[in-house]
Amino acid sequence: MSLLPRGRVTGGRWVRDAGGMAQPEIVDVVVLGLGVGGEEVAGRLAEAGLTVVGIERNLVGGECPYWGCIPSKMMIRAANAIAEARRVGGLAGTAQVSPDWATVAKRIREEATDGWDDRVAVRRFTDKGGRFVRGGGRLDGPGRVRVGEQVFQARHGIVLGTGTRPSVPPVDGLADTPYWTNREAIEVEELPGSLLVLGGGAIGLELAQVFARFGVRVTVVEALDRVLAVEEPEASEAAAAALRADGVEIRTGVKAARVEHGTEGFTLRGTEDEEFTAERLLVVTGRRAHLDELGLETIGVDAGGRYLPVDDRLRVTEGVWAVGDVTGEGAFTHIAMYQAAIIVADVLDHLRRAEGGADPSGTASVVGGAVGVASSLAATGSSGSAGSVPRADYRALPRVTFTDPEIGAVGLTEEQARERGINVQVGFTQLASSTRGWINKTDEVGFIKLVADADQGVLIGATSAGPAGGEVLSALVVAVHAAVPLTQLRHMIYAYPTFHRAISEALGKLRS
Ligand SMILES: Cc1cc2nc3c(=O)[nH]c(=O)nc-3n(C[C@H](O)[C@H](O)[C@H](O)COP(=O)(O)OP(=O)(O)OC[C@H]3O[C@@H](n4cnc5c(N)ncnc54)[C@H](O)[C@@H]3O)c2cc1C
Ligand SMILES: NC(=O)c1ccc[n+]([C@@H]2O[C@H](COP(=O)([O-])OP(=O)(O)OC[C@H]3O[C@@H](n4cnc5c(N)ncnc54)[C@H](O)[C@@H]3O)[C@@H](O)[C@H]2O)c1
Repeated sequence: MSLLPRGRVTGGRWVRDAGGMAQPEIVDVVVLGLGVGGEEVAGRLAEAGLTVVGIERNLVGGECPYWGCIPSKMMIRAANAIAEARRVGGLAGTAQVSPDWATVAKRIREEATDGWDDRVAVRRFTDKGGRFVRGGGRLDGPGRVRVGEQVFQARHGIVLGTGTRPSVPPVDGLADTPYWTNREAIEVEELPGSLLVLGGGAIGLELAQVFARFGVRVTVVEALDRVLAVEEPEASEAAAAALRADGVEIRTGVKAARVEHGTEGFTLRGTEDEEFTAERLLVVTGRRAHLDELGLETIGVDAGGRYLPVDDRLRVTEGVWAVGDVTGEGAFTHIAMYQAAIIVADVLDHLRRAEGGADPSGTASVVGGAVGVASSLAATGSSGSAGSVPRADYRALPRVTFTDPEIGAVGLTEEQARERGINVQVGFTQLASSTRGWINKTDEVGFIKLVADADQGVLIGATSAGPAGGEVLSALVVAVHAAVPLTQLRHMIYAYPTFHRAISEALGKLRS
């Protein structure tokens, strides 16, 4: 047998003849992109006994463990320890703090990312029975995915979990400069003396506070008239006040016009002739999916949008699902995980129906497991009826910006609720006026803001800012998710003296 591929050279390009066409390998499911969402879907379907090919061009696990949630929260933990030590002054005597970034950089390398090596994550997937392929893949017609020369034909579905990349604004000169994205900021071993942060959203604020607490002179430049503009105005004020207290300069309403880079560092000019200079520039102005690379046209799906539109079972089209950031339903790890659970249930349900209830793998125990996963998910689905696949419901979508104070939020903001014509009531209280806030006696700020639907008598949104704002949020998420009647919330017992007891105070202040 010849080892040479069959074909010929035409016009300088190798062309395979018909007999040499790469034969697609038939598998059950192909998952393209093994970030948080893709890895979860691929692993669980493999555990259920399906033949699953997982394709990843970079690191298995995606942005969250290597350049996102985990290392950034490790940085925040370190920065908060510094801030807490500095608070000893007014509370417990004296403490001297000598911040040292080397400790953080080492922890990120050794404990969080294994030096940006994903061998453990790959094994986590293959140990579940999945087959791992390293490379950039794309759709290649209905049911087909190509990775270089390899082609896979998926019998039961394709899942797209290709995530997002930083969205870099078209500011004159910017593209030619060595600006940082979140990746360089997370990987940094030696801190710069000064840092310009373009974008006052979640990433910008979290990292700005971290670097400021380690002694970097930080300026945040935001185009809108407030930072953290997707949340309540009170949340923006609290975050801005906290960052300013850490020495961060915050400039809002600045439209970046031009960026230059020279031996002295970066100069950013605004359209109103504002000028900002710093050694480094971090661009964190949002994220975008790169749909044009996925071969969507080969399955008749429009690749022109910002995200991949999906239905409430995360289906893009027949036999194709999408999970995580690429769906545009909220760029959070918990959304990717939530969606992954729905997809697993739907793929298994789909497969069971396609095969008329027959055993998909020929192993009764595996089918039992698969059906078990599907039905237990159905049982936990808030809006799915018993026995059906749960449907995605983002009403009670929680988010936490891990600044200090943490800004936790769930559901609608007051403005969003009013725009929807809801008969809105709002209740607000400052944490400082609560017993626990007073005892805490620090420079931290915090509050609880509740947004209620007066006609339905339930909470539809809430913000919890404070030292444990993200944890206090959990009670409010349950209230919004389960539509707990306000009368019941008012007659609950709130432990004394906790931060969450301020929820009871805010409930008492609900007014139209
Ligand atoms: C600095 C930062 C901090 C964050 N902090 C938090 C936080 O505290 N809490 C939170 O909930 N969320 C946080 N996030 C968001 C979180 O990281 C994302 O929501 C999450 O990673 C989304 O997972 P995903 O699977 O959708 O996509 P990703 O994690 O982006 O993974 C997609 C994967 O697909 C791969 N891929 C893309 N195209 C192809 C292709 N053609 N072929 C093969 N592979 C491909 C990519 O290489 C990547 O590994 C943070 C993000 C950042 C940047
Ligand atoms: N704690 C968390 O859960 C967490 C932390 C970090 C990131 N994330 C996720 O990652 C996503 C991306 O984060 P992000 O901070 O990049 O995006 P973002 O959308 O949260 O914020 C981007 C900010 O940049 C501003 N901006 C856009 N163009 C600009 C320009 N030309 N000049 C100045 N400002 C400009 C926007 O107005 C916005 O305030 C978030 O939406 C969030 O879902 C989550």
